[in-house]
Amino acid sequence: MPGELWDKLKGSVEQELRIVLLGLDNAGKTTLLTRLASEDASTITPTQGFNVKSVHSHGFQLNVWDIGGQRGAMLLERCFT
Ligand SMILES: Nc1nc2c(ncn2[C@@H]2O[C@H](COP(=O)(O)OP(=O)(O)OP(=O)(O)O)[C@@H](O)[C@H]2O)c(=O)[nH]1
Ligand SMILES: [Mg+2]
Repeated sequence: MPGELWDKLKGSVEQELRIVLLGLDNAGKTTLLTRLASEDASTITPTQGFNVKSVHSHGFQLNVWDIGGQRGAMLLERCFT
């Protein structure tokens, strides 16, 4: 996310945010979260279930739920069948 957007968020939302990352499998959700945490994103495998990670970034504390696309889709399917 560009720096100006983080600046616009400051003062308009809480400093501690809860975020759920949703998207199709293989979309890049875990990569995004790993890069945000300044960790090595070269060995990421498909997320089974979900990850929760707390990241300090751009003056915010972000508590992020990273949901596995494939597993998430299976859970949704079960809800509707
Ligand atoms: N070219 C390109 N590849 C990316 C980018 N972000 C992630 N990838 C690649 O896309 C693949 C899937 O990335 P993940 O972060 O595992 O995707 P995900 O959405 O967490 O997938 P699930 O856990 O299965 O839901 C990996 O091989 C990444 O290296 C990007 O911005 N550009
Ligand atoms: Mg993932």
